[in-house]
Amino acid sequence: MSKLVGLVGWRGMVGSVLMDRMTAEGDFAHIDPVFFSTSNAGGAAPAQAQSQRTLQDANDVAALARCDIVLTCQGGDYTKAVYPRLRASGWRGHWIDAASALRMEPETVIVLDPVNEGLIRQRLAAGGRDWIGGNCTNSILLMGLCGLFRADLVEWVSSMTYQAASGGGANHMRELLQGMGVCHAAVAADLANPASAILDIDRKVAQAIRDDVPREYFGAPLAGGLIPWIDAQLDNGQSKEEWKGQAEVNKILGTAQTIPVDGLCVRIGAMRCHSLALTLKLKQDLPLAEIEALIRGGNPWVKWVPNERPASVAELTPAAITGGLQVGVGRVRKLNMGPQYLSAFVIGDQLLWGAAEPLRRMLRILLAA
Ligand SMILES: NC(=O)C1=CN([C@@H]2O[C@H](COP(=O)(O)OP(=O)(O)OC[C@H]3O[C@@H](n4cnc5c(N)ncnc54)[C@H](OP(=O)(O)O)[C@@H]3O)[C@@H](O)[C@H]2O)C=CC1
Ligand SMILES: N[C@@H](CC(=O)OP(=O)(O)O)C(=O)O
Repeated sequence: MSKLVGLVGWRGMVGSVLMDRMTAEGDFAHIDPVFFSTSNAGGAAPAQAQSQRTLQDANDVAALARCDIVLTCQGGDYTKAVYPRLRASGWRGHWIDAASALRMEPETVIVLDPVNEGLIRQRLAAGGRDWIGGNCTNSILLMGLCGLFRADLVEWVSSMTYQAASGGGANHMRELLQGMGVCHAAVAADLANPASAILDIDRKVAQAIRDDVPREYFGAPLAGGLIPWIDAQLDNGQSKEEWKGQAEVNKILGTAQTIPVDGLCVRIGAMRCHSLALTLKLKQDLPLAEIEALIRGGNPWVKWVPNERPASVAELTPAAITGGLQVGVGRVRKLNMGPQYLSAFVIGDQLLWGAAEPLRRMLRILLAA
């Protein structure tokens, strides 16, 4: 008999990407899904429903407890409100979660199976029941460069990020596009006239960015600019997003000795691709050909891009990467700082490997166990 899998948050942005991937990979043939809602219990479940065709109440612990597995993309507030009550009720099923709320709890694994399948299986054999998706930036970093980490070559990483609007959510993506429209509208007539002065155009756009570009969700104008802070401020001067780098990368890898990971996280006007410009200090001076072979061999989703201008501008961009599972890795070269210092640029779709895909794959691991 198919396992009952409770799906919470399935119609949100991350949840919709998950549903698409589950449909594409035929996952629904292996489960009996139970669809939950925080807003429409009793309503009609989506077409993938099988034995249970109405939406269940996502806050009803007894209904959740009937599931063998609960997979949630509903967010951290939901997790904090429901998970403790569900476990307190005696439920011993598997909990798979996109939210950060439980990531650093000692009994949870941050799941990214192409990178840490060994750790996942070890925990599973030991009775582990909590499987949490990683922060998008960290999952993309590790998907791109796990070959170097696996070879124990990385002494430290400095990570400067370029993070897409989707990391904030659907409303943030809308706000970015509205802002782009405001910038264009401010100078549409001037742009139509080839004789108009570019500095006049620039002045009008700068004023539109300062005064008219919406900032309700981002708190600052993003269209035509960037925002050099993501998430909450910590006492040590890091942003919470920056703090997650070292904490999560080391937990995902299960390192015995912490690999320092730090840098600045910046929001830019891309839609759903996160990029990272990395400086790595390697433990050894290896030839570039060996480094390339290790990176390429990291996992089947690495898209190696040679450090050449035409390939980099064509293939290492959000336009080339968005909507797909490949993680681009390029701009790899030795830096002036010394032969052990390496640059790399990594780019991935933050709703796929950054959010939905590791959860979907964890579900398949549990179904096969
Ligand atoms: N955004 C990201 O990049 C990442 C997000 N995450 C995690 O995933 C969680 C969910 O994120 P995200 O998918 O962006 O959140 P969304 O805001 O898109 O969806 C969350 C929930 O909001 C409810 N909702 C209310 N109005 C709507 C609407 N018009 N359309 C769709 N859903 C609606 C739905 O619940 P209901 O059906 O019950 O009403 C839905 O499940 C985050 O809180 C975070 O913890 C993790 C990694 C990356
Ligand atoms: N904070 C990330 C998105 C996200 O949801 O991260 P987390 O899953 O760690 O809360 C971003 O803004 O790009």
